[in-house]
Amino acid sequence: MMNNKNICKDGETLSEEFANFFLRETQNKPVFHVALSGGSTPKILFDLLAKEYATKFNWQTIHFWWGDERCVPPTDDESNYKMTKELLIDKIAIPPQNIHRILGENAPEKEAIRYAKEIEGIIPAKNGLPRFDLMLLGMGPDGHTASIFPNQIELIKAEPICAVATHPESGQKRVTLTGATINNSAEIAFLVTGANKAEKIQEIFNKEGDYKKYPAAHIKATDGKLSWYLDESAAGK
Ligand SMILES: O=C1O[C@H](COP(=O)(O)O)[C@@H](O)[C@H](O)[C@H]1O
Repeated sequence: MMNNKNICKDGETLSEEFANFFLRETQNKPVFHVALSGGSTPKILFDLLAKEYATKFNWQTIHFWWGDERCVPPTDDESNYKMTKELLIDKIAIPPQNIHRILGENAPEKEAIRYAKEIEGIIPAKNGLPRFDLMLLGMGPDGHTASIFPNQIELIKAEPICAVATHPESGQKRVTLTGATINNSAEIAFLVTGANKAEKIQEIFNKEGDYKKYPAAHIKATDGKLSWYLDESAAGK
């Protein structure tokens, strides 16, 4: 299916470009399910959405989900939900029932099952799997995406909707959507910034080196559209 590459000057212009795309996608849709990413990259985007797009979106129709979460309470600084709440959720008129967070405080295995049931109960399926309207992804300097790390590449092909992953260095448990679920989305958008991602980006785009070991290289919209938003530093090689 279609792949798009957008190279933007910096994180600010990249966020603006993506925000406009996100706005267009949500317009005239009675319900829109978006899975958000965590980490550092979406912070500029969330801040921008809260400050300049708060009244442009019809938040009543938008449901926030997460592609992955660290297994920590929602008050922990490591929590992807906490970051989103502080930068975005608390500043826009989105109904509380539209927020579907991964309960990082729960036992990881049980939470992976519970979250999968919540997704299945609400998001319409296609190809036997839930189909998110939009899947927002980041990529770590090691080529991981969501919480699918190079040492657990099998989670790309795993069939259950959610899985438990372990951070390769810290040993922190994570709950993540699997590659099968991510790839079934109608739209997938990678937001990648920073020179420390440039080497992996170059290998993935040119299909060179160890690219097959990087989970991000295995994200392909099976029946939808994949877009990459890169800043000039990430695209530098
Ligand atoms: O751990 C995570 O990392 C990835 C990439 O994060 P970034 O800080 O390099 O932007 C992120 O997409 C994921 O949601 C997060 O939990």
